[in-house]
Amino acid sequence: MAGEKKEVKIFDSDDDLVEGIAKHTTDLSRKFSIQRGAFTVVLSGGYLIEKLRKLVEPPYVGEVDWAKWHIFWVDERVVKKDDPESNYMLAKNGFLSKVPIPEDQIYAINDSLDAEHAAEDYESRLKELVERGVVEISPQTKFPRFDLMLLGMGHDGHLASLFPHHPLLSEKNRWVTFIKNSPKPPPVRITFTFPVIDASAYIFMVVAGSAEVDAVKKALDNNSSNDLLPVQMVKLENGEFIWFLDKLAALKL
Ligand SMILES: O=C(O)[C@H](O)[C@@H](O)[C@H](O)[C@H](O)COP(=O)(O)O
Repeated sequence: MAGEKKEVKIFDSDDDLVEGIAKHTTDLSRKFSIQRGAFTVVLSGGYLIEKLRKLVEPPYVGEVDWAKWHIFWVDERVVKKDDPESNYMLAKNGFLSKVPIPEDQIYAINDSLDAEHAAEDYESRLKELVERGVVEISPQTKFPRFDLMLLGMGHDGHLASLFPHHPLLSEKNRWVTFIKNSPKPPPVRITFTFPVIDASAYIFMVVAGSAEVDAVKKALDNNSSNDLLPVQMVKLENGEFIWFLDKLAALKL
């Protein structure tokens, strides 16, 4: 079935939200590990990582076949891997160090390159993984199709490092590109482009607390506007976009 399925899940408490993310991620891990012998998971930075805290605890931690996981970043700051600003470091400390995913299935950016070359390098490594059959390819668009993107959204409606009104919003060819003037610091980053995000099988968009309440309202309002938030520009070709919200983030819905 082609097209996009949208769903909004609202949880009463932070613990319920975190439990919901753990449960649904475990279900998808099982599905893809069995179906294709691999589970490709794309992470953002931000507080998303902290919301994975129940996935690394029983019962979920024991139900997941971690050897099948392959980890990617939807965006990364161009800093050294041990820099406190690194999304890799954030994920390593908060999530990856707690589960037995093989080291060579964790695809951090090459932190010895500048932004332009780091983006090119990441794209060519993705191409190799497509050739090896680890990452699927969209039969329609020929962009890589990741099994699950676990993402956060900024209060300005950005996702990945795709910010409002930025020229990168209209990138149609590259898989991975770079930005040197990100309005959210640090300014230099690499990011997946919309065609890659749009090819995903599943996106879980995790938003908690009140900081993004207006962006959540705008994103989920049916009134179409000419001034779309980046998150509203996602158009999954054949996938499910599921919002995981707590009560505070959903307050204005
Ligand atoms: O490198 C980054 O800054 C992130 O990957 C970014 O895309 C993040 O996911 C959103 O900005 C939400 O961030 P918060 O969770 O901090 O609101």
